[in-house]
Amino acid sequence: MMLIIQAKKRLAHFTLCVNTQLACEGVTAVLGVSGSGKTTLINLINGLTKPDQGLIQWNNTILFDTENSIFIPPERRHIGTVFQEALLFPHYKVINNLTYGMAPHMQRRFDEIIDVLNIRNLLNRYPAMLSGGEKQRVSIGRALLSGPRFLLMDEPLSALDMPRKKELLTYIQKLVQEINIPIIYVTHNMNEARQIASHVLVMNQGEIINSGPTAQVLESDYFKDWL
Ligand SMILES: Nc1ncnc2c1ncn2[C@@H]1O[C@H](COP(=O)(O)OP(=O)(O)OP(=O)(O)O)[C@@H](O)[C@H]1O
Repeated sequence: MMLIIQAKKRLAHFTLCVNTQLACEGVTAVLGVSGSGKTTLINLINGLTKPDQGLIQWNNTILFDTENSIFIPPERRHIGTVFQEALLFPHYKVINNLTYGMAPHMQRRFDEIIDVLNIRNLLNRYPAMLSGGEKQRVSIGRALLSGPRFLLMDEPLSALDMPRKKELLTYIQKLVQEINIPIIYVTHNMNEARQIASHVLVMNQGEIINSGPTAQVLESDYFKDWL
């Protein structure tokens, strides 16, 4: 599985310029300080932001290509995104939030997914009756049930307290082992990246300044003063 991202995007005083190919096996962490362009990169991949110029391709499927005027809209990219805060429909019970955008072929995996995420006991509750960690687990379930090619997670732990961060990270690790889906995981936390990712891509001022196997990248001089 291969994600090609060649993209330029100018946003007022910030320019993102990346040219990379991600093998997308297991979890790839996108690591960088605040303002380095991580969310901008994620939004170029899922189509919420349109590059000024470039090519975004998943295996043989072209999602964006300026040369051939191709722009597949977000809803047709089949990419699941989990945001910093869970965005659930407040007037729907968990079960209806989960089935709202469910792909027909994912129906048979419903039980497996809710068991991995341990949300079976929440199905009849409304989002207001859930903790932050539970809401994020439901968001992940909803994203998976839409039948995505891969998952983008944009700092999914950031709204949680420390014990819940640890708990959700454990669920995400379980997901990686039990549900075979590539994940691109944005974080500014080295330890999270170390714990969860097999590969890391480092962003700084809108550019990818390093990428490779996690241990190798995190040992580089760039991270010396992050500890
Ligand atoms: N719509 C926009 N218009 C103008 N500038 C923007 C816009 N969106 C983001 N930026 C700027 O682009 C830069 C990168 O933002 P981005 O959100 O991608 O960074 P980030 O690495 O995800 O940061 P954080 O970790 O704080 O979420 C920032 O300087 C931000 O102010």
